Amino acid sequence: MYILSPQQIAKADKATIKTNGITSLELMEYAATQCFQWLHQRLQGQNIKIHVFCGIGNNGGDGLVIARHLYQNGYNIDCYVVNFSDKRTPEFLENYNRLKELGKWPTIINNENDFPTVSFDDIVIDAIFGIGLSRKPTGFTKKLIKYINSTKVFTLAIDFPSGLFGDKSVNDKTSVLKAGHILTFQTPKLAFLLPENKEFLNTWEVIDIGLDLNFIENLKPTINYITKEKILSYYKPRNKWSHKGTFGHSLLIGGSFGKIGAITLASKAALKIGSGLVSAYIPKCGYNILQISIPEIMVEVDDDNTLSYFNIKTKPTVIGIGPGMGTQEKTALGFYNFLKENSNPLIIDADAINLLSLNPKLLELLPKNTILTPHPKELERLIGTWKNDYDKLNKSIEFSKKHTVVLVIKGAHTVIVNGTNLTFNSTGNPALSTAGSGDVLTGLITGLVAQGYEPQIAAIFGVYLHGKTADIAIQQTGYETFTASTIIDYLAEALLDIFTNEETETENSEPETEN
Ligand SMILES: NC(=O)C1=CN([C@@H]2O[C@H](COP(=O)(O)OP(=O)(O)OC[C@H]3O[C@@H](n4cnc5c(N)ncnc54)[C@H](O)[C@@H]3O)[C@@H](O)[C@H]2O)[C@@H](O)CC1
Ligand SMILES: [K+]
Repeated sequence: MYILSPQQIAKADKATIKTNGITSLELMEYAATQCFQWLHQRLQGQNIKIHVFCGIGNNGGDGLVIARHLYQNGYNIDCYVVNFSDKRTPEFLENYNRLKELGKWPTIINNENDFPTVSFDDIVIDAIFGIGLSRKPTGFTKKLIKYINSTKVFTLAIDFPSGLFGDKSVNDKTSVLKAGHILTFQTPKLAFLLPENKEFLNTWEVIDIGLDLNFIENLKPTINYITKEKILSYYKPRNKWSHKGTFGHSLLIGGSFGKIGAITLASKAALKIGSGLVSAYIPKCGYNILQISIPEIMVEVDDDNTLSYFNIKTKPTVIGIGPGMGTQEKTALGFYNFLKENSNPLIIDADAINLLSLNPKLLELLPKNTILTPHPKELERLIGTWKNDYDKLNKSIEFSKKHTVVLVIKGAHTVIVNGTNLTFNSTGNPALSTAGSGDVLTGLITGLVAQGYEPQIAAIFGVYLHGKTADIAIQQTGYETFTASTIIDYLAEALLDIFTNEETETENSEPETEN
């Protein structure tokens, strides 16, 4: 599913109106009526006080439509126009008149004295600003937002939380209305996926308002939100005549004394996701541990108890390197020599990323489309600090383009950066914030590349499955008892889930923490 910018949405909006021969008023009516129905289905006519706060643009227009339907269905509503400007849009004005004609006059809020009393157990519909916000709310509008936030009332934001920007960071955090739930039109919004906005959002879902999909496709959007449908389209079915050689040979390199677990988890994940053969190259001290823990894999050892020589005999299809490897000087030197000799596709994680950050010249030795899987701290060491999440994405895009690498930036809504192409993950939850979770991800992506998935696809597929295991498992495990080994235990269910055809998830109900 594409993630569109406010400008792209405005274009798609115009195109849809033209192609479908409808008016913008009709489009607004359709979109806002779905929001009303969403609420109506849940409230079933209950007598709860509903405050509908409308701006003077088209987000306000949506609010007026919702207010009209609520009123006509007997709900206990009060509708307000937050009168911050006299530049009312035609759609706003038309819906203002329609509500008035029904005898329900909106209250005009011109200053603080006009604020209504909002109680904790009321409902607020936030239709003050949508994606048209161009500068931060000020004056009494900002005070109103602060007042609503202070009541801790449940707020249903229409399209976008008021005060949040569609394409830039918020500097004044007190000017954003905190949304309990967001009904957003047509596509998820980039702002919902950025950690810096986490305090303004709780849950959100996409309402399909029927914008012209062909037109959207032709815009060639570069930002995606992973859906199950898309993952299914990536899946490579297995051929009856295939044999283990068809599914590649993954080599996992890493481990150190006390950290053999990291490379064990990565190797097991590569095996379990279907790599035909899996080998591990580890320091001598890990030999027995690995052989006993995973009988299916082959083990080669370095002559030292710390990875130093990288005298690898295995001829793999792909190499995943870094988990538990350490950054000692002899490992750094061995890693440098390894990179000079290597011609296999690479997945680089953990300490291997740190070694690249310590000596950025090594980046020149990476094969094209190498995948790097940094968590935020490792990313910072790699690309430097960032001012905000937009800056972080831009710097990551520059880095990916400059070095022709795929970045998998781990965290809530892990994002896969391939040049200007960004893909945000839709699965996962805080259960994944557990030791070894990243090692398993490295193994999964390595095992997928071994089976012939293109690097970017393997990264997207691996990240999706990784998150999905946690989404399925927590019903049984809860967050706390879920460990990195649980990811591997639930891999089968996550994989099989791709083939079930329940509705594609466009709902994000579980804020994550970094893994
Ligand atoms: N694009 C679409 O597909 C559809 C959009 N609709 C609604 O239209 C919204 C966008 O509407 P608009 O573009 O009219 O904009 P908004 O209603 O989001 O913004 C309000 C208006 O206030 C002005 N403004 C911006 N920042 C301000 C500030 N700090 N202080 C005072 N005035 C400020 C802007 O110029 C804008 O016209 C969407 O969020 C959505 O709710 C829906 O009606 C359905 C269809
Ligand atoms: K809003």
